[in-house]
Amino acid sequence: MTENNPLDALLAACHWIGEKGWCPATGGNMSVRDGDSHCLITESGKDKGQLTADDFLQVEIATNHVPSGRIPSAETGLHTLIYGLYPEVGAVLHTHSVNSTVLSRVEHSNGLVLQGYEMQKSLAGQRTHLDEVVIPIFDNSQDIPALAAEIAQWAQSHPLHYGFLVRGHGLTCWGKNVAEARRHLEGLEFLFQCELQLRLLEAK
Ligand SMILES: CSC[C@@H](O)[C@@H](O)C(=O)COP(=O)(O)O
Ligand SMILES: [Zn+2]
Repeated sequence: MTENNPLDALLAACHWIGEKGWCPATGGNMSVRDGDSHCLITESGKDKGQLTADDFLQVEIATNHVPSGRIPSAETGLHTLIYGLYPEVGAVLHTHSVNSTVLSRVEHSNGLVLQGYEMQKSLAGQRTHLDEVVIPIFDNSQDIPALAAEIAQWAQSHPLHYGFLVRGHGLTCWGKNVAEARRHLEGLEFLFQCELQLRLLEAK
């Protein structure tokens, strides 16, 4: 599906994310593809619930070059990684919800397994609650080029779907357009909340 104005759709998504409380205190960053070789990404340090079109900067996907010279998101390299790996991706959303932050620390392995939830079907291609959806977890790093290289290496043998977690940091998710990225974000956040509550109730 083509969105008439992807940036307008992304702005609406950012305001919705702000209302949800998933990007507190300027956390998070969002982007939309801008043709084959560029994306538009949030300027660093902005309140992601209060963005306007002027807060998005064009970045070259292959080089992370910013023609305007302004400072893009500190995590630009994770967005351009996803656009570079998957040409079908149209939008990337990175959020800092409490549930994604906590769950990525409680789960000590390198993957969060979601299984048994009807809402797994909010994720593109998922047809049954019986399948396992594995959301990879990468350890946090302040070195984004190194983290992007680690994720790229992982993706060579484990193609990424929907999103990944960075431990103690948050979720990065995506879709073929803003609407799908938004559905994946909402679906994953619902699943994270269920999983966290389940673990709390089942803990001895
Ligand atoms: C509020 S600190 C969070 C940042 O360190 C970072 O993780 C983040 O998501 C926002 O950085 P930004 O450079 O504004 O895109
Ligand atoms: Zn972040």
